[in-house]
Amino acid sequence: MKRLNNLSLTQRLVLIVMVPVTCVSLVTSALYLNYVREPLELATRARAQSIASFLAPAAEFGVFSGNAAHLDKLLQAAMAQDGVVAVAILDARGAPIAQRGQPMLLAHAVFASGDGTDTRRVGAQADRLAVSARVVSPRLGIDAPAEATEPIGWAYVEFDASDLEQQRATTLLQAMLLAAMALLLAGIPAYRLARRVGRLVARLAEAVHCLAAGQLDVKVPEAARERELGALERGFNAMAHSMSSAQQELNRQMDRATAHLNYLALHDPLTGLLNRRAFDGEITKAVMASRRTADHGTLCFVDLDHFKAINDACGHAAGDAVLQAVSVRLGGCVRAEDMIFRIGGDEFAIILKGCSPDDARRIAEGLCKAIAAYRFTDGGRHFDLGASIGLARIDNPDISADALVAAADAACYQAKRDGRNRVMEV
Ligand SMILES: Nc1nc2c(ncn2[C@@H]2O[C@H](COP(=O)(O)OP(=O)(O)OP(=O)(O)O)[C@@H](O)[C@H]2O)c(=O)[nH]1
Repeated sequence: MKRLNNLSLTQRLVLIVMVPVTCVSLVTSALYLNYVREPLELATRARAQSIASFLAPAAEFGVFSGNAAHLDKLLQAAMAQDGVVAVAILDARGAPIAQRGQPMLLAHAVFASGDGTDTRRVGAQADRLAVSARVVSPRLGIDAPAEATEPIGWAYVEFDASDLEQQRATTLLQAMLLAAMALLLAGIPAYRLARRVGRLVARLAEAVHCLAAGQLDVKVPEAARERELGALERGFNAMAHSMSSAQQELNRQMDRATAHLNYLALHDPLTGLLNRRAFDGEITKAVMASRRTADHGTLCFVDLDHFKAINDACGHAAGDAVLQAVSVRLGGCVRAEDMIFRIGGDEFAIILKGCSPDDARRIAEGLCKAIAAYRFTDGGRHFDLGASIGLARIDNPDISADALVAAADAACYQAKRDGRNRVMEV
């Protein structure tokens, strides 16, 4: 049972077909064998019986009188018959009175009286058939029924049955050939179909493993000749393709979502400028770059003057609009390689890369003027804005990013204390 459970799908399918086919072939062969053999045997036995039946009445007188010479003549005549290999006349107990040839079955013969038959088969070896017929007393008359009398002897005939055996062997061979043909006719297509089904299932199982492992571009070859198996292959490929497309779309959406998250993580949603987090990273990079190369620059801190007044007078939304407008103006005053950050409520930072102190000062002055030139109007009220700007050079190899930021902040604070709307440099 355990072995059966270990069989592959192909082996099981072949077994399911071959076991019933083998059984049916064997039964059919046996029936065929019986059907052909029976008449042959009956015909041979009938012939032997006719010789014994002919011999028995002819031997009545010889047995009754004990005339061995007469009996021997009869046996000689019987031996001349085609197929007869041994004959004998026996007394009532089965002891031979006269015999010709070498009877091989005589020792096994049973001679019982009163069985109601004149002749009967008494035994058989591979190539011999033996029959006997009762010899009755001639004094009882011709019309007396043979069954009613006790035999006085037996006419015994052994017949050559090798032809019968030959016929049997031929018939057996034919039956086996028929069975083998049936097995081949059923077995070969069954095996080929089972192998195709087994291979397809194995290919599908392997492909499913690939899918499970995340390899979604897997495909099985569409080679099946059977409609259902072909549909299975096409169906699997369509499913794998759908999964692959869905996965690609999901990846695209994930990439977009990740990019958006990254953007949100590093940008200020109000102005679209880089935020404080981005500033922390970029200022560290700028300090490192200035240490590695001679790419010095300037950190510029911008703090709006009197911004709170707009907020208080016109509301938060108006303050937001001002912050957006200031952001645009800042962008218009710096170079493409410079980076602008909104690092607090009304505080901005600008990293001026690869910039000489003079250029940095000029740019900062430009920023100051641009913001001072901006006038916010709301409901007939006008608000002037300004900016206090602190500058710190990024060229000191020993200074840390935090110290640099503190220096720029201090310069900005100094600009505030000195009257606002001005640029201060550390
Ligand atoms: N509308 C708006 N206001 C903000 C935002 N973030 C901070 N603020 C406000 O900005 C103001 C900043 O305060 P301060 O810098 O002291 O105001 P200020 O009038 O510029 O003061 P000085 O710098 O001393 O001139 C506060 O009133 C904050 O509530 C924002 O996102 N939108």
